[in-house]
Amino acid sequence: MIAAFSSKVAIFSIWSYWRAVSEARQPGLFDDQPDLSPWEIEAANDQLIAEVVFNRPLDTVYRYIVPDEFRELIQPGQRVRVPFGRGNSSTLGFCVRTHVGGTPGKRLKSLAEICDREPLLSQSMLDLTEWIAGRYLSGWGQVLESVIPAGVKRQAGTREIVFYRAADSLPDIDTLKLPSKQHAVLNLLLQSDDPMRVDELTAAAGCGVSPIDSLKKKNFIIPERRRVSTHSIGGEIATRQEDLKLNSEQSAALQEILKVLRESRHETLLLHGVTGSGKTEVYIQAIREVISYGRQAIVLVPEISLTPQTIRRFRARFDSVAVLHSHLSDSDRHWHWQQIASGDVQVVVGARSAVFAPVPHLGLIVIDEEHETTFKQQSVPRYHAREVARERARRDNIPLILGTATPTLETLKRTMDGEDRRIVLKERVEQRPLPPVSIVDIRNDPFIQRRHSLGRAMTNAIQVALKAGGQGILFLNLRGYSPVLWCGKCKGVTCPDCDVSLTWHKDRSRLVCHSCDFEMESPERCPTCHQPGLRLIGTGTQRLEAEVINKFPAARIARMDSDSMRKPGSHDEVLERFREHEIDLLLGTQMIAKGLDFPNVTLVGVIDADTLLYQPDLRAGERTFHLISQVAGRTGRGDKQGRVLVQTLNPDEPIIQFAAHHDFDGFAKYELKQRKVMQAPPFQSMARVILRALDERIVQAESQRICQLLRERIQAGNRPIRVLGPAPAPILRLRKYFRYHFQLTSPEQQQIEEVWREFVPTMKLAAEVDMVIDMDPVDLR
Ligand SMILES: Nc1ncnc2c1ncn2[C@@H]1O[C@H](COP(=O)(O)OP(=O)(O)OP(=O)(O)O)[C@@H](O)[C@H]1O
Ligand SMILES: [Zn+2]
Repeated sequence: MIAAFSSKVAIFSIWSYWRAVSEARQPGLFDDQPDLSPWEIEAANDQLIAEVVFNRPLDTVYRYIVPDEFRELIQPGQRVRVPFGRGNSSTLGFCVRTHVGGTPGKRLKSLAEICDREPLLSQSMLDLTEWIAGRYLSGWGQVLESVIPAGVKRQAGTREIVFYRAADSLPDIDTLKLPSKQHAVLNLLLQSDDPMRVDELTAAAGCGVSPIDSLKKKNFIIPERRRVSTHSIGGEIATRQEDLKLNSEQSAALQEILKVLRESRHETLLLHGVTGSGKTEVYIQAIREVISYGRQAIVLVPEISLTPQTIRRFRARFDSVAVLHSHLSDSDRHWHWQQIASGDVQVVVGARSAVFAPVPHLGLIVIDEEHETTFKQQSVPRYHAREVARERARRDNIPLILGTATPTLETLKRTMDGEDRRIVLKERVEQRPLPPVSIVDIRNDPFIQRRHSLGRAMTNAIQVALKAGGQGILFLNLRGYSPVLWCGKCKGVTCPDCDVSLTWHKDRSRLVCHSCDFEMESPERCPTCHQPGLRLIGTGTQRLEAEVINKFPAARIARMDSDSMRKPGSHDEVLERFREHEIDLLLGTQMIAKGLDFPNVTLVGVIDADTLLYQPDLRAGERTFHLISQVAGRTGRGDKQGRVLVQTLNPDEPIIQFAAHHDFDGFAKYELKQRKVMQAPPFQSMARVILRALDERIVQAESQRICQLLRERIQAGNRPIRVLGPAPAPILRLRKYFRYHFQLTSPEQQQIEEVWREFVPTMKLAAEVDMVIDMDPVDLR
């Protein structure tokens, strides 16, 4: 039995903490001061300078003089307030470095305040954020702003409390002739090693607050304001489990990892194990070793896998596990951050941003389901947690483990080039076979022709599975009832703000745009041509649910997609009911495709293998392969044999064939060949630049101009970079903005980085246009 955390109260002293304001603000400090006397030069040489970055897309590090009263307080990693720009407006920034010696002749402005008593992150994390800013072409300050949780900056979940201590050098207490209650209070404080709170004092002395007040007035006791945590998580109690006995493949993999660990060096190890091969058990036992060294481990998982099941799996094995997921309140997040930084946490399990967890002695990083695209952040800074983890592990001389049944081609290629090492688990645990996968050609299926979603073979297979007491998972990657409302004349009804067709949500009787928040009631007539006779085309999970209920009235059915799982905890609740076999058929989107480990699932049905395949995206084939392999992997995980049916209109499509034969290597060879011809990742580095404006002509002209200038610069510098585009983005209009994009590819990522840095300050972007650059983009829409 273990509590995840001790309920220790974190105490932070408050004095001199918040806003130490300098009186010495000096206006007009950028004025030229040409003739300097020797003493001015000497004074400049003595100055302490703080280097400050701001939450802006700028590279520049600004320098400020640190006034004498802050000399002892300033530390890199603290936030500071400084006058910025022409108007000297008071601006929050991060101090990233300090050094002694100003530049004689260039008068600098002075720092106005230090906002944090302690640095918000360690020197090594500060260095890592600098690396991220470089690698992902964003401002250092932007990275810092994003990496440090809001709750940590605000010290959420803490409050100020007054503590008392006895004054120094008091005469003997008995000579003071105090009233008995005051005597009791003072005596308590003299006996106590630590200052005490008012409530503690009154309880212990059996008095009210007035004796405390009187003692304070006489200066016999001294108040001290301190910041204390208001947190009180007991931590979930998990039943302790012993580590499993590894099979031979697992042990061999573990030994490889331990070897790197014991040699205290960095290596990235791809743990490429088929679904159900027991990768998690290998991580757990590697972490066990790390903990025995007094070090900590970080385990990154996709957000969707942060279910109580996963968490319990770790809590059952380790004494103190911190879980960082996106639903944490600011104060919980702050509290966890403190616990982690204090070294009290052995294992941090979390989604993407947990890669920044401030563990003091990191021993290992694991990324589970390495192929998941959610490890890439889709807003500035657009980092990929895998690359950040690799860099962090490299700097700390520790291994990084990437676990997956379907590695990304980027990761695979690194192992082929000898940069990373691949460790393969070919077999499922207990020699369970991988399930047989049947590709079902639905082109002439009589049910499909009658607009059903379940073809004849699928319907039969469900019947058979249910009859034998098995459970089924039906996967369809489209939520809503129907993705298209069709007008014979104008085609699909689209969102007024986006070039996206509206999806009919029957449960709410609304048409919804899946790209923005737009919703409307379903029109009787086409909004464009006003003709009646609109038709619903295509199937989403709601329509599939209706059909399943209709065809299998006796079965217990649950639908799992982001619409049905809005309530916090509902996802876990449904999974728990499925585990308990209170649900026979679970249908849903990718939410059900991944990571689930339910032994009684004997049938997996992929309702439509084609939806993803024909997306205008370089990785459409790869994603289709991943999804089919992952969802197929959910069956045959217990004693019962499982089977998988994949409905498709393209039964000969190689990607689908490879997935059906569990042939990752065949898939990889086929796909890599095409990528090579396309000069695409993983053979080349890619950056995508997106420009947007409300006026299409402006954004079009501006992207042409920018591309032209950039091409000229690339040519002048003789750099091996290709520029593809500009072109309208696949979704031209999104949230009212017209979007154009272009891509830069190069065999050397560094080249793109360098040219972009040179280019941006020179390009003079039109004010109406926004621009972002996405290094290693995973979303090309
Ligand atoms: N050595 C072992 N002996 C018996 N059972 C094991 C062993 N190792 C793992 N298992 C069990 O096998 C099941 C599958 O393991 P796990 O979920 O770790 O596989 P995985 O490789 O991560 O699968 P996936 O990639 O499909 O998520 C789990 O229920 C786990 O407890
Ligand atoms: Zn929209």
